[in-house]
Amino acid sequence: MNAHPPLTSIQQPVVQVSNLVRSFGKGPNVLDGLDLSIRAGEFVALLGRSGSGKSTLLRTLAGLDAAPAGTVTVPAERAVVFQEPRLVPWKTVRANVALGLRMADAQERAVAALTEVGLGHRLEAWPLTLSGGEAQRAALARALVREPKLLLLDEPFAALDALTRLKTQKLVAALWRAHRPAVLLVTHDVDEALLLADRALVLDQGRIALDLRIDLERPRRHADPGFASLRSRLLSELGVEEEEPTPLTGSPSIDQGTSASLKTYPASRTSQHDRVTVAARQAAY
Ligand SMILES: Nc1ncnc2c1ncn2[C@@H]1O[C@H](COP(=O)(O)OP(=O)(O)OP(=O)(O)O)[C@@H](O)[C@H]1O
Repeated sequence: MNAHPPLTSIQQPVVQVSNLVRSFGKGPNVLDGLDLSIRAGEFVALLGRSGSGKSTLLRTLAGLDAAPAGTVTVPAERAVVFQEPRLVPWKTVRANVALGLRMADAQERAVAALTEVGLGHRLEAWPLTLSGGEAQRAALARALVREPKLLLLDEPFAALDALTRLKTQKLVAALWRAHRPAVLLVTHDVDEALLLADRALVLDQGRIALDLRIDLERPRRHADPGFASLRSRLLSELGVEEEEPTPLTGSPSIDQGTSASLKTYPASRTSQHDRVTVAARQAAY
C-alpha cells in the first residue's frame, strides 16, 4: 500500500503558466513574464482593463495563439466558448454538438448535453432559428460534450440581453457544479466574476496583479460585508469608480454562495488604469 496517497484531483494543477511573454509586431509585451496556476475544478474569473491581454491569455491556453515564449502546460481535454456561439449554420444543432466527436455514441452524447442545457426540444433546429441565448446554450453543450478538464469562456454572456444573461450565468454555475471542470472566464463584469467564480484575477501590465480567493459558502449579495469588501478591492484595482448603491442593491435574486477571504497580492497599480464607470445594472445582483 502506498504510504503517501496521491493528492486528490481537486488539488492538482491543470494549468501551469510560467514566464509567459507575448507581443504583437514591434509593440510592447502584452503578456510580460506572466505566471499562473489553475487547479482542477477551480472557477477562475479573469478581469482587467480593455486591451490588458485577457483574450490573448485565453487564446494561448486554448492553443489558438502563436507558440508562446515561456512555459504553458494545459490539458488536451479543453474547450472554448466565445462571445459569439460560432455554430456551423448548415448543420443542425445536434450535428453541431456532435461535430468532431469520434466515439460510437457521439449522437447520444450530443442529445444528452443539449438536454442538459435545456435544448432537448431543438435538436434538429438550424442554428439561425435559435435565439441568442439558445445559441449560446448550444455552444455550451458543444463544449461540455467533450468532457473538458479546462473550460475557457471568453465573455460568453456579453452579447446577451440582461435577463438571458442572468439565466445563462445560472446555467453555467449549475454545469460547473455538476461536471466540475476547471474554468477560466474572461469578463469585464466584476459582479459576474463574484457571482460565478471561486477565484478572481486582475491582469495588469502583462501579469496577474491581483489574485483573490472567493468563499463559495457565503451569500453573494452587496449587503454582505465580505462581498462588498471584495467587490471594492476588485473595482479599485481596475480603476473603476464605484457608484452609489441603487434600490436594487442586495437583491437576493441569485443566491448561491458568497464572498470573500483575501489572499496576499502585490500592491495596487490603480493609478495606471483607465477610469470607467460601473454600470448601475451591476447592482441587480
Ligand atoms: N492579432 C493581433 N495583432 C495585433 N495586436 C493584437 C492582436 N491580438 C491582440 N492584439 C493587441 O494586444 C493587446 C491585448 O489584446 P486582448 O484582446 O488580449 O485584450 P483584452 O484584455 O482581451 O481586451 P478587451 O477586454 O478589450 O477584449 C491589445 O493592445 C490588442 O490590440
